This record gives sequence, C-alpha cells and structure tokens, in this order.
Amino acid sequence: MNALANRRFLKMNGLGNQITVLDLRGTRLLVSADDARAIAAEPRARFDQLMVLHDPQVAGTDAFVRIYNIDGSEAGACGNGTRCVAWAMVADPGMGDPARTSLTLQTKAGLLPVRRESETIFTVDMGAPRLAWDEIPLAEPFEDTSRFELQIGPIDDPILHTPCAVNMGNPHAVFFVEDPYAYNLAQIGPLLENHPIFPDRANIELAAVKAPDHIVLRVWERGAGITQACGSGACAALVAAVRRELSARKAVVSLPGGDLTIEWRESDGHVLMTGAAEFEWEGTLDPSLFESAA
Ligand SMILES: N[C@@H](CCC[C@H](N)C(=O)O)C(=O)O
Repeated sequence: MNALANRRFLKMNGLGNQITVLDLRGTRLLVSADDARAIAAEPRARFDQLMVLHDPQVAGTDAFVRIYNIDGSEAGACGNGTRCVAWAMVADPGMGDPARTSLTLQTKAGLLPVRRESETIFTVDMGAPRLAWDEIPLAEPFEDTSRFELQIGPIDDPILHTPCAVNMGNPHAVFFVEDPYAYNLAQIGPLLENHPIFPDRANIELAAVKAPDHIVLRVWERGAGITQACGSGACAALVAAVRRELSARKAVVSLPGGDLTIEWRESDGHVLMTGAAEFEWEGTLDPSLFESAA
C-alpha cells in the first residue's frame, strides 16, 4: 500500500485558489508527480496546488514546503498556499500552535517569513523579485525584461506581444490590458504559458491598472490553468506595474476570488502580500487513489 494512504489532509483555499495541505513532517515520505495527480483525482482533496510540509532543513524555519500543481509539476512559490500553510501551523487543532504570531517557511525558492495579522489574515514576505532575463528565466537575453517582444503567430492582439516578465520564486509574464475579462484566457493562456521564450513555462497574468493603488487581475497558472486567485501572480503584477510606472508601490490587487494587498517595499526590495486563508474541511487520503499510480 502507498505510504501516503490514510494520511490526513486539510482542504483550504486562498481567495478561491484551491489548496490542499499535507503534513509529512516527522516522516521520510516524499510525494511524486504521480502521487500528486492521484491526490488531485479525489474530489474532496482536489487542488490547484498541493502544499506538502517536510521537516525544516534550515535552523530557525518551521517547515520545508514542496508545492505541486494539479498537473504534478513542482513550483518554487505559491502565495495563496503559503498563507494556508501558515493558518494550518497556527490554527489547525492537529498541527497548529495558536500561540504563534509569526513563522518562517522554506520553499525551493527561498525563505518566506509570515506574520499573522488576525484570525484568517496573513502577510507573507515573498522576497525580492528577480528581473534579469536568465533569472526569469527567458530563453534568450533581453536587457529590459519589463517590455520585450514576443513573437506569437496565433495571437494577433499586439498587447499580447509585449509582456513584462517577473520571477517571484516562479516565472510570470504580465500583460497590461484594458479589461482582463474581455479575453478568452482559456484559449490564450496555454499558448503563452508554453511559448518557447519561457523554458520553464510561465504563469500568465492579464492586468488592468484602474488607479495607482488598484489593479484588476486574471491569471492563467502554469500547471493549473485558470484559478480564482494567484498570490505570486498578484505580486508579479504589482512589480510589473511599478516597473512600467503605472502604479504606486502599494496597491490592492482584485482577482476573481477576492482582493490581496501587495506592497513592493522600498527599503529592502521585498514584496509583501496580505490576504485571507480559509479552512474548508479535513479528510484522509483513500488508499484506492494510489492503486493505478503504484
Ligand atoms: N497559486 C499560486 C501559484 C502556484 C504555482 C504556479 N502555478 C507555478 O507553477 O509557478 C500562488 O498563489 O502564488
């Protein structure tokens, strides 16, 4: 039997971004891409991202978190999932410590300090964006990644040929449009995500700056498709808007699932993301899920 069978999971969401949290601390268990896809096939555990907690690797951190998209691919960052993990580590009766008001999580992309603002609101320090072409990464050198030319035959809208690229622990391409809801994101998302200029693929953002402190955003997520919200995408959109001199360094980013407050802090260049985490239910992983993945 797969060792993940019968393990407890928490089903949560961050502004409608579907998150499942699996705590494997204290074990040597690892989740494979097949395991992740198998877990996603269980309706009660279905996720956009699976956040798997492992024992801390660095002194002073609370957990090493591996992040899986629904297609089984791994990501370095997930802003909404990070707030959900933080909620679990302070508020869940099985794994939380209600006395905690701050903690530090480690992902493949680095350390993420988190502060609890209230019962369900958390601020994550998402670190400094990486902006050089080889850090995004892009397949060829561009001196200015805030506006570069993308050749993409099947899409004739010129706005979708000039993204601003930002790495927030994961790659993002932000396109500034008048109305994000005027686009068929299900059609253009996969074309842009898989464009050869993005060797690691990319999360795709359609952003409209409504005021210096307000951005409206829709996201096509790498490995997950259209989601109700993407925390790292909101951070990337604010950074891109500042780079294009379209917004202030602090703004509310409105996603289909709700609002996040994002600040690109001047003092140290870190991006702070504040928003909600919501617990839905808990369950255990049905052993039959892993039968075909074995
Ligand atoms: N939903 C996330 C981003 C998850 C990872 C992304 N799909 C990727 O592959 O980079 C968020 O809230 O940041």
